[in-house]
Amino acid sequence: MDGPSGSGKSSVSRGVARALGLRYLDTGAMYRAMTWWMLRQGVDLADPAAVAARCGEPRIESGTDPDAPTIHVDGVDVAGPIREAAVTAAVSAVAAVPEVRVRLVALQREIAGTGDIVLEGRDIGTVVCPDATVKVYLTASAEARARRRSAEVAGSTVAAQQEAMARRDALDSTRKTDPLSMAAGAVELDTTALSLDEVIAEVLRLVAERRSSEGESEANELRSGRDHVRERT
Ligand SMILES: Nc1ncnc2c1ncn2[C@@H]1O[C@H](COP(=O)(O)OP(=O)(O)O)[C@@H](O)[C@H]1O
Ligand SMILES: Nc1ccn([C@H]2C[C@H](O)[C@@H](COP(=O)(O)OP(=O)(O)O)O2)c(=O)n1
Repeated sequence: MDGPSGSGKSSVSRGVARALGLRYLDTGAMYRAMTWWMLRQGVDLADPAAVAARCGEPRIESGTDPDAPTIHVDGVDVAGPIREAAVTAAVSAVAAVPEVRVRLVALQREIAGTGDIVLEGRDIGTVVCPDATVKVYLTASAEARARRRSAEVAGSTVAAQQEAMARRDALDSTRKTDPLSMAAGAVELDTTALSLDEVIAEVLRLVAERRSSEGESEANELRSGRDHVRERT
């Protein structure tokens, strides 16, 4: 599940994972955890070489229960601190450092293993899991995304949120491999006019459709395998 901030990735991914009995991984939380650690260490985030030199140090652990996802850095629960404004303002710079991405993508692939999981982020369909069974790219109008985010943050206005999100989207999409680009084979879902439940239902429908077409092609392969055996005997 990929898409920009406020498109609904976390809520939709958790809902889908819950409905299908799958695990869930918020990869954005891992970039935020790395950023939290860098800030705490006093690393100069304007210096990519300094970030690259230290990014192998923190131990980042993600719990993948969709009902209670967790995130720890060196054993410290950072679920609250990684949502603070200082981390949000700095995360794009940290996420732009190639060495950070290499390390976190490797961790994400390790957690994803052979499947049974919903991953959400910016580069899941393009980089982390290009062979995913279902790839969804969520979008929503800038206004709807800002409205959703400002409803979560006490004292914030829709206009201020919209401006902050536009700034982060721009920073997140100016890299060599644009993490906001859509993966080949991804289905784009505009959630502007849909409720959360409607979006989850639509993704579940896509999963069912993909699974049944995979089942059919496996059955065809089995049939052709049997045909092949018959031909040879
Ligand atoms: N389709 C939707 N309609 C209304 N609100 C939504 C919808 N999808 C998500 N939300 C709400 O918008 C906020 C941001 O969603 P979230 O899942 O955190 O987005 P993202 O992970 O893409 O940043 C949450 O409060 C969520 O409940
Ligand atoms: N797979 C990912 C996930 C997140 N990022 C970056 C881009 C985002 O600005 C930050 C934080 O991601 P997060 O999903 O927590 O952000 P929002 O929920 O959209 O506010 O990390 C990334 O580069 N690649």
